[in-house]
Amino acid sequence: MITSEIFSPKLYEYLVEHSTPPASVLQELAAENERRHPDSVIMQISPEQGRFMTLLAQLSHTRDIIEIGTFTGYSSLCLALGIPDDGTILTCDINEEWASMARRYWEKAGVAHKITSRIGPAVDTLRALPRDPMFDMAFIDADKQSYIDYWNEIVPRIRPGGLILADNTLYAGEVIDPTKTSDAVQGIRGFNDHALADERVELVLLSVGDGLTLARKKN
Ligand SMILES: C[S@@+](CC[C@H](N)C(=O)[O-])C[C@H]1O[C@@H](n2cnc3c(N)ncnc32)[C@H](O)[C@@H]1O
Repeated sequence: MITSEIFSPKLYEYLVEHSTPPASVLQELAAENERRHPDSVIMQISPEQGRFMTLLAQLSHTRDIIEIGTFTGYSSLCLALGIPDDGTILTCDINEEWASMARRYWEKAGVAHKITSRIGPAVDTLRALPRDPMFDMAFIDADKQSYIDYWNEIVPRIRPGGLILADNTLYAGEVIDPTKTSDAVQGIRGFNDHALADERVELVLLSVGDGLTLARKKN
């Protein structure tokens, strides 16, 4: 989990302590990640971002979601807890081992019936879907170089009024540091400009987690 550099560690701690804590099943999932995937757990969204996404799904009456980047299922579980019992999430990843851990926790939380996991390059999964508005929400959180490709495939498939969330859009502050030139940060910079220029949406870049862009497709 990467969090915003805008907050001092103390203020961040306060912010987390003054948000409703994650459900116990999410805490268990996070603890297993800390134990089994200490080098990769940084990829999991933060607890307050998870709560924000659950609330956002509830507030927007979202039913059908596409997620790009499952990892071990923390963010999909947060979203699944915010949609109705007949809601759906299609979540994409290339790593079957991580997805199988995710499925275990979705079962435990009683939301597995809402979630379909698709293994393979997400851009192929997206292109294989009908180009019809079929989702109320998208969450983009995979390889940063491909964010523009994901965006271009997702926007036509979002219903009018639907939401697109993109994670890590401040990239630990590297977006404004010209000495940082990794493919990932360049991917994020390109994406931030691309999404802002897209007249089909209105958006805000929030200082939630590592930067979370929230876009709404116009009616
Ligand atoms: C930041 S993690 C996702 C974290 C997850 N949303 C969470 O909160 O736990 C990014 C994920 O994207 C996956 N990924 C990387 N490249 C991909 C690709 N081309 N297609 C689909 N998934 C990909 C990785 O395997 C990894 O699990």
